Amino acid sequence: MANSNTPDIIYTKVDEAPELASASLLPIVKTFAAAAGVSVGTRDISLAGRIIATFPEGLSEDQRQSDDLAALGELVKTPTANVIKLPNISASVPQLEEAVAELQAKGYNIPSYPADPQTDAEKDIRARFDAIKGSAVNPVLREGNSDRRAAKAVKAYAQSNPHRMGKWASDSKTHVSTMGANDFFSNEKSATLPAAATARIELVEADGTTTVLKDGVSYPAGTVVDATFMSVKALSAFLAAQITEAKEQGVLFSLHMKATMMKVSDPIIFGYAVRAFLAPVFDQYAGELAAAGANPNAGLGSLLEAVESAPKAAEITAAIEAALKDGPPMYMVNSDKGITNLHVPSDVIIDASMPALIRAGGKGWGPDGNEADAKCVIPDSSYAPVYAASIADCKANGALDVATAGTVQNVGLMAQKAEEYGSHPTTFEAPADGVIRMVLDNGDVLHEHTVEKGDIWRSASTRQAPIEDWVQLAIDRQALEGCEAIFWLDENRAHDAELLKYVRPLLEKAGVADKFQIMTPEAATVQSFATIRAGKNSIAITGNVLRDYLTDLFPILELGTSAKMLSIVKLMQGGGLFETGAGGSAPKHVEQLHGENHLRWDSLGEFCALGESLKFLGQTRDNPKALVLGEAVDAATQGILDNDKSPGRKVGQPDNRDSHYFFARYWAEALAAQSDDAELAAHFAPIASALAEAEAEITADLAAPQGKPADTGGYYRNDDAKTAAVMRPSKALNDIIG
Ligand SMILES: NC(=O)C1=CN([C@@H]2O[C@H](COP(=O)(O)OP(=O)(O)OC[C@H]3O[C@@H](n4cnc5c(N)ncnc54)[C@H](OP(=O)(O)O)[C@@H]3O)[C@@H](O)[C@H]2O)C=CC1
Ligand SMILES: O=C(O)CCC(=O)C(=O)O
Ligand SMILES: [Mg+2]
Repeated sequence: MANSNTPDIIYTKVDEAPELASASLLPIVKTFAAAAGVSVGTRDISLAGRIIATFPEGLSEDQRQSDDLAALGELVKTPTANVIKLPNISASVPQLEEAVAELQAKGYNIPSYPADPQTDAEKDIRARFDAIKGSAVNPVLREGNSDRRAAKAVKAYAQSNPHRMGKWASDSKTHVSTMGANDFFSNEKSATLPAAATARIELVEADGTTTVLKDGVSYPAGTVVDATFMSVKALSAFLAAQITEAKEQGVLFSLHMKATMMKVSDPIIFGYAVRAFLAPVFDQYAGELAAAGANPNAGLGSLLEAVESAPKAAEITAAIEAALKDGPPMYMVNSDKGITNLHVPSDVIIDASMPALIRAGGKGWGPDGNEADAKCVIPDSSYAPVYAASIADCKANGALDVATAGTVQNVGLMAQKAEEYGSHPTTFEAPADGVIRMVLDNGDVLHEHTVEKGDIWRSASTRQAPIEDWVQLAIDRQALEGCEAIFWLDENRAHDAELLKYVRPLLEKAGVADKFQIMTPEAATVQSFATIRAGKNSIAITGNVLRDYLTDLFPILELGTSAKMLSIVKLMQGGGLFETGAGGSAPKHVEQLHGENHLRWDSLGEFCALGESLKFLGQTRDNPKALVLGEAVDAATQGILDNDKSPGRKVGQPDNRDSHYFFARYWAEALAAQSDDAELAAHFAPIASALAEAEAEITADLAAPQGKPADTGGYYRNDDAKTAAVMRPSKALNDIIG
């Protein structure tokens, strides 16, 4: 709950590149905000922090920490919430294991992740880890729907300073392959509950044996409840065919999944791809692999590690290498290090990976270190057509012209664990052949599917209030922008048809039905590309997964990166959650900082979020000083763009730290120059001059350490003092900031 100890603004402590950036930016933010009486505090939602909070029993008093995520989860349900949320790790199993190992090495008595829990104690530990895994933070904090777009200044900057785009050849062999049958899309059933209900999910076998998979799932009246499944026989056949076809076509084999956000279903699908690629190895060494604890769902990297300790290690490793050689060339994460697409389930994440490939002209990196065309395997056909249509558009019309293209904004349905965010506890691998059914407490069977053992069954739900809030947000945004607005909904898809039963009457009631179009995702992709190629704008009004996909796809094409996006979550209870950018936590950037002390993370998303957060504070708490601070942030952000002060990509170029120096300086200058608050102007005038006068000294201080390795004392759990030393190397700057 919000109380007197809750800071005015919460700035989240996260992981990887954004957390390193915070070590430099946050002291500036705190100092500037304090001048206006605004307190800025942190709450730890990092992977390491969440692990520590979950396993206090083995820890000493000073090692323990509070469950900040749970506290924030309560705070976002209050009208005073004002949270700046940076991207955090949604952990795959390998990331979770690495984080645990690092904490153990640092003296934290945390249990290891039980891959195959047997005892009750192990099962309890595993259940607690499962709650940390994957998208465990965003669904808790996102108590509102999503409004993501490029701020006008950011879009204008991209148009006048277009980033490099790969060329698209009309005869490019790059293409999307998807199942189209026996998948989540084609098996979906959906219904809207007329009254509140509680459901039981059970498997009924042919002989009547009934296994309850989940009991007591409760829904308020008006909830849209979906159920669907993917046949793993069909999946395996599909994957095997794609591997053969990629080899015949001479293109890279690539698999694009969201194993983090779809944390139960997608690692399983990923595991089937690993099995398919290594089919001869799994045929010959099934027993040995099982005995070694090899888990294909955790990726090829983890499998290779497990095999190392097997009795026939050399023989199996050789067989794996032979299978890899015999297959098509694989799309690589790092060809220098031999890290393939299938090594770690969280390395290639579809929202970022597909747009990057499209931006590059349909090219991926092959094992030989060269760019090549690729087969993009996206097993489920729900949203694969969006990428297929994007690729078709680029083949026909060439790469997007960044200088003239309009923009696609997004209004995404996301609140209260809407749609896929709510599917984590209701996804199962069928334990046997039979019928999986959802039975309501009144005895009605809501949905049922005939499944085979291993089939991946899942249910997602979407509540009425979030749907209504989402439609209203779309109406408000369209009224403000006055541009094309499309609901990306497919009448012929079960879930979308249920949503449309809400959408159409709400639009009619508001008298704005003529301002909106309703199109399948594929048709909407085609139209949106045509719209932006003509220099006009469009608002994509979508469900949760398309929100995720489109807010990387269009920004990465239009702006070069989704890091520059404004990402606002208008919380349903009146508070504000301001996310920074739309991208991830950029592990590659950490590697570069550790290797050569250059951080290319662009904090533009943080600047945009900070401005919004301060202005929101000003408006909701009647705090004119916060409003002045927020408007000055916008001016500083504009200054960063106008003067080209964003970080360079290469060592030796000004980096994230330099951009923060200029941000502080432009912010102070804007505060000194404004006339709404004389006290603030007087306070910041000397700071602005001091920052300007010390430019040569500060930029020299910031440049000096670059080129050498940097030690932050950890990866998942940095040492604060070491990180501060790396990220704040300018005494002159630190003295002014204080
Ligand atoms: N909201 C959230 O909390 C989100 C969290 N994630 C998590 O982040 C992790 C990595 O995700 P992944 O999808 O691989 O994406 P990355 O974070 O690796 O981003 C992909 C690429 O985008 C570019 N990029 C992203 N952000 C910035 C930035 N601020 N400045 C400059 N460039 C940027 C970088 O390109 P280049 O290398 O070319 O510079 C980067 O390598 C995962 O753990 C994932 O779960 C992902 C999405 C959202
Ligand atoms: O919640 C997650 O795991 C990732 C979310 C994400 O990628 C996004 O919101 O764009
Ligand atoms: Mg995303």
